[in-house]
Amino acid sequence: MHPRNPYRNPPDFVTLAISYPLLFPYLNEKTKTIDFKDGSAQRRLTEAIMFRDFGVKLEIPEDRLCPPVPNRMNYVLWIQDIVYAHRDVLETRPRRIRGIDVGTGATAIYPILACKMEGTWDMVGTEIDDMSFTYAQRNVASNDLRNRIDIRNASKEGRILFPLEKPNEKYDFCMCNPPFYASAAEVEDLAREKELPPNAVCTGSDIEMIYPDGGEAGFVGRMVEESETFQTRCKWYTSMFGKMSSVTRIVEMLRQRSIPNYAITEFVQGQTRRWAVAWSYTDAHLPDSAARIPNLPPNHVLAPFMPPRNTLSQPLSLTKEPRPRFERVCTIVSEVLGLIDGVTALERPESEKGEKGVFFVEAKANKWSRSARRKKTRLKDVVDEGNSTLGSKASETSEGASNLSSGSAAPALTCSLRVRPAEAEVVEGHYLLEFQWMFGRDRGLFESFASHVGRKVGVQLEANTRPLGGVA
Ligand SMILES: C[S@@+](CC[C@H](N)C(=O)[O-])C[C@H]1O[C@@H](n2cnc3c(N)ncnc32)[C@H](O)[C@@H]1O
Repeated sequence: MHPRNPYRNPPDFVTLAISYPLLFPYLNEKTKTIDFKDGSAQRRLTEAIMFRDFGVKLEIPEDRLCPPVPNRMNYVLWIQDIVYAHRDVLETRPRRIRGIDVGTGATAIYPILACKMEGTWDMVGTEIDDMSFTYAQRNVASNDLRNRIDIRNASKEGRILFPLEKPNEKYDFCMCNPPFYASAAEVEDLAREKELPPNAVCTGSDIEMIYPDGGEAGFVGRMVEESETFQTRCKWYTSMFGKMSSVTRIVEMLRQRSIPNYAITEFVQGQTRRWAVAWSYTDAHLPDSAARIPNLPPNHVLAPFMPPRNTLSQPLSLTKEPRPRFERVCTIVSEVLGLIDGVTALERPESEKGEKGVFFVEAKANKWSRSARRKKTRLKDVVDEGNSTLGSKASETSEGASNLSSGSAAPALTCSLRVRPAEAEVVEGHYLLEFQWMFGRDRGLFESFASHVGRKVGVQLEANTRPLGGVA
């Protein structure tokens, strides 16, 4: 489950039923839980959670999918991670975020959750099934969300991503819980393969569950094709998957089409596992915490499909005593950054998250390679002169990190650099420099910058530290 998911632990059904009494008749007297194989009990549970936690009154038809809130919440939280990955650098003031939910279903669960969780988000929900479309519109209207959620009718002949056809409509993300199966036979085969009956009944109708042109991989494959036309009109295209094999097929498709900027995540809830893939035509890169499944064993089926790392850690393995204090490391980092030609660095004000030692860095071009460096005065000489370039640069751009670029040309590289005390069991040495690639086309540039800064900071720290047991 997502670490911010408030439903990590099962709810107390009795307390929930007190807030939403229609749930009471479905509580088992002994266990005080509901029977998840009972469709009506499931519907009351979803209604109860949405009512108690979001003040939303949902109308859920009997013969359409009943969305489990904890599972849907996982996906919205991941979308939050994606949308806010670059907020610290880009946003000088809050702006409205726009998203599309493809196949929103009768409850319009994703748009309603997203808009209730985020006051500055607006959503378009698309739906092809007339009955779900009518219910979705009703659920949006009865919760007074018509000015923020627009439910649009999709057609079989039209594009899945048709809201992007309007050139003046730009979106931050699209999300999708696609029809999973390719045929009714596949639904039956999979149920038989599982041997045991599913622990929760599925109330989905054929139109919700089946996409005859290849199931979920076919559906999202079409989204990938269409996204090639729309490119950056939507910043992040995403979809959820019920089968791991679909994830690998979509990643193969992205690679074949030279779309290198993508992310994979996994949602685990009890015995249910789901995956999601995001891809983008922008040069914005996500932190590994959002772009890669953590702690994946190397022999895992998905391991070869993971995107390359956007978060690089450089350990500072300091051999001399005394170990430098955290503030000293931050000073050296700021001095090293300030001395690289064409690099602008700004230390984030400590107050923001109570965190020190976080720098936002922009580089116009590679000025740190060996040949470029040969032209420069030696670092040590300049540091000895007490030059602290970063300080003066920071004061020039004190309005915020989004003003990092002073020139007109777009930077070739934007990244953050975080000084972190290293945990002894993770790495020998006391500090880590954690580089987070945020913007840029050239991955090599980012990697060489991280290794250059890591090396320089290490050398400077050793040079400024008294040798073990020796004279200062
Ligand atoms: C698995 S259901 C997901 C419903 C809802 N989003 C949820 O998570 O509970 C898939 C939905 O996609 C809809 N759908 C299928 N093809 C579509 C298309 N081309 N455009 C829009 N919606 C579509 C189905 O009618 C169904 O409501």
